[in-house]
Amino acid sequence: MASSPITMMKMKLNNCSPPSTAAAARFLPLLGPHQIRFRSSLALFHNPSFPRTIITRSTFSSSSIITGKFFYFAIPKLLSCFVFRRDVKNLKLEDDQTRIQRSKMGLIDGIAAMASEASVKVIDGKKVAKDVRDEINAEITRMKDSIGVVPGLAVILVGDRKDSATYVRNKKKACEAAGIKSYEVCLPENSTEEEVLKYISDFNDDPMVHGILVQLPLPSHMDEEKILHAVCIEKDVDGFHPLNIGQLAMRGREPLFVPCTPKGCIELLHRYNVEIKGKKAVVIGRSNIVGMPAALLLQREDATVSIVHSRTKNPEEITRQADIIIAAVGKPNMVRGSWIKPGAVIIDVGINPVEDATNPRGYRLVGDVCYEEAIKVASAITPVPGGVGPMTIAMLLSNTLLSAKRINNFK
Ligand SMILES: Nc1nc(=O)c2c([nH]1)NC[C@@H]1CN(c3ccc(C(=O)N[C@@H](CCC(=O)O)C(=O)O)cc3)C=[N+]21
Repeated sequence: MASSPITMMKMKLNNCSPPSTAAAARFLPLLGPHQIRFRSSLALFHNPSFPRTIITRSTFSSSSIITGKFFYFAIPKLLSCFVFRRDVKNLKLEDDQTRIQRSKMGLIDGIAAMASEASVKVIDGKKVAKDVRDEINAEITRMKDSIGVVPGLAVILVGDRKDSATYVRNKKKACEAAGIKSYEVCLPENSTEEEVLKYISDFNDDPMVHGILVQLPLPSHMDEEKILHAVCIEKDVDGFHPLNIGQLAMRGREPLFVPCTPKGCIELLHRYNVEIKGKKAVVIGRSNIVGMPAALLLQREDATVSIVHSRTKNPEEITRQADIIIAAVGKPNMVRGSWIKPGAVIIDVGINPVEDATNPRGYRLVGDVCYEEAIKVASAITPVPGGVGPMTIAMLLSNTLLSAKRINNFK
């Protein structure tokens, strides 16, 4: 399939292309786009399994698909009813085996590549995060007015990683804006585990502090397991304590806190009315902080969940079956358009810096999903930046408020 003209067309020198496809794309001028479209349309007619009731509302002029001696006036009609069923308000996900099969055969790729990008819903994490923060703000005011308690969040940062320093700064700003008091400790890279444990122990005992976050990753000489275990579960607003994760994994149990990033992903799906129950979900990546808890959460929401990881044999094929994809691997643009079932909803957790000389910072951020390909196939997608990232911080504030309420028995 990699050599089909349709695929080559799709891969044409976009930002997601590895250098090898750039070489392949040199042959493209030999095949005009009209011929490519024509071929894919013909393939549709000649495929007996192609149902008549499909597909999207793209608009194509008939002239764009006239090629050679053939004139298929029926084609524009067919294409114009090609529906990915992307009802914006109530994103209904399709569960349609024939579609997957056609997608596998490469037939749908041609159409998907032509589908109008305007019909993809961009999930605005920044906006939703703002809404969530406003709600938290109101609750914090209510609590302060009623019982005089201000929620407090302690953040421990060890070492001088620039990205970590930025996240911590952003968290602090968000706390202040929401009316949460933040307590920050920055320790040098060469601090000892004991020093970190001492701070954790002090915060555990401090009644002003309702949440404790140890910024990850820790320097390599520290035992992450030991340190995360030291945070008392009642203040574990990151939800990384093994007891909280254990409760998350068990049926009929409730964790005190759910990890912020996965919680943010689910919150986005809820707020965009994406049905999860009964859907096929694929989580790409199995980290303790995102992939694994995200899979557990989706399962709690009654999705059927598969986890794709570095040792998965056929990640593309498995991912292509998903109605909902959560990508959390940390590999820029790893998920290509061909991995995505038409109409799928994509939550892209990756935040990867890639070199970009045109950007004043010298880099720009991209997700784990090749955005420009994905928007042609998916029904909804989170952008990077402005997708999951802001939700992570909003959920941290939400967990801190939850903790302060619980500790003070405030309803
Ligand atoms: N104990 C712990 N808890 C964490 O929650 C935690 C952590 N350690 N270590 C690092 C990761 C990463 N993380 C992010 C939070 C917000 C954005 C965020 O807001 N990103 C913006 C872009 C920011 C920019 O432009 O640089 C966005 O996606 O729009 C990103 C990443 C929390 N983490």
